[in-house]
Amino acid sequence: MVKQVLEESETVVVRRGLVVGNYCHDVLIRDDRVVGESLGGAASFVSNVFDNLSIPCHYVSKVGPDFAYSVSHHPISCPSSMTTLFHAYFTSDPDSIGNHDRVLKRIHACDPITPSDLPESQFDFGLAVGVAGEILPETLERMLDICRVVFVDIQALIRVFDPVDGTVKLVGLRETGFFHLLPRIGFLKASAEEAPFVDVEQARKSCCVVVTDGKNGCRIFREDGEMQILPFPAVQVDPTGAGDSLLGGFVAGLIRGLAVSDAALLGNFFGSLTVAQIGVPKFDSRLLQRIKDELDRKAPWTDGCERIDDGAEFKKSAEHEEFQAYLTRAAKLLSTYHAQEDQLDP
Ligand SMILES: Nc1ncnc2c1ncn2[C@@H]1O[C@H](COP(=O)(O)OP(=O)(O)O)[C@@H](O)[C@H]1O
Ligand SMILES: O=P([O-])([O-])O[C@@H]1[C@@H](O)[C@H](O)[C@@H](O)[C@H](O)[C@@H]1O
Repeated sequence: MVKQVLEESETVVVRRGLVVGNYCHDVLIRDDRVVGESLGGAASFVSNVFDNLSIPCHYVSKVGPDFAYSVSHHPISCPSSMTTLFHAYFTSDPDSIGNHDRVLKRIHACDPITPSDLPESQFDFGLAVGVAGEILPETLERMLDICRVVFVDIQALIRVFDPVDGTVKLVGLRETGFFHLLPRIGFLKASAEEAPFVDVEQARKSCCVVVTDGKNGCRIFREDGEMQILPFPAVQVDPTGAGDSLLGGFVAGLIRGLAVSDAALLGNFFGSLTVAQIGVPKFDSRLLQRIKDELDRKAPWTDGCERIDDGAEFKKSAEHEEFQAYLTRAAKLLSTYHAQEDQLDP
């Protein structure tokens, strides 16, 4: 952990994190028409939330020489590999793709991230957020060795890719080379579609499991209980990255000392902001300031992160409803700002 001395009497404890996962390029295709192209990869959505909330992290991500984005955390450039590329297929008729949100195809995969790509330091927390199979079992093992607590997006562990057209399929965690590491994982995030591949009942015995469920919010499972965390309303334009932003908001909340239930609300909040835009979302600065002010009020930095793995009773915090109302008001204010801007500039 880094201690930043501000004044003699005031020391701010800044927790240091490690985020591991490749950036990628996403092409969104609706009804056979390209409707958007953007920077993607869970690491880019997570860094967007972390940077906006001033959560300092070291990022390990690989791209090829074709990588065309300017990002705040420079990736490792691999001269002989293409940047990971996904085609995401959406349809106006969800039944035609078996009721899935989308069908993902991995068109190119950049080099995997190996243990030797990780820094030789210790971290307060780590996020394993691969998208295209780039995190190897030995890489996750190394993360578990050097990070005090590790958050894992299950998509990093259970995705397999059709050898012909790259279609993403899922396999049971038990069938992967990661299963033996489950008892060492602190937090596991899965979407409702991925959850059946995890065996949540087994996983919750050793870690905290967050199952996201689109417009219904998310549910948190621990050995000592479970709870539903309500969503925030959103007009969905593109669901890409909602789960990643949720994870970013959730981890940021925990790092800032929020209870698990309140951190999950913050996660839902960033998930809802993400579906309203194509690609990595741009957050309104006034909205961010309100969030930061509230975080400072609820949990000053000096308390940061103590709740990540403590043995506190698993229930909604006493301030949960108040925090939910605060975030709801902040979201409404954002709509008001937008309506006013539309009036000024129709
Ligand atoms: N239509 C929506 N309206 C409001 N919030 C949403 C919506 N879709 C997603 N979210 C938020 O984003 C989170 C992650 O979305 P989800 O679709 O479950 O994950 P993924 O992007 O991994 O498939 C949800 O738990 C919820 O908090
Ligand atoms: O939508 P989501 O599941 O949160 O996360 C997405 C990944 O599943 C996808 O592989 C990647 O291309 C997107 O950029 C995004 O990271």
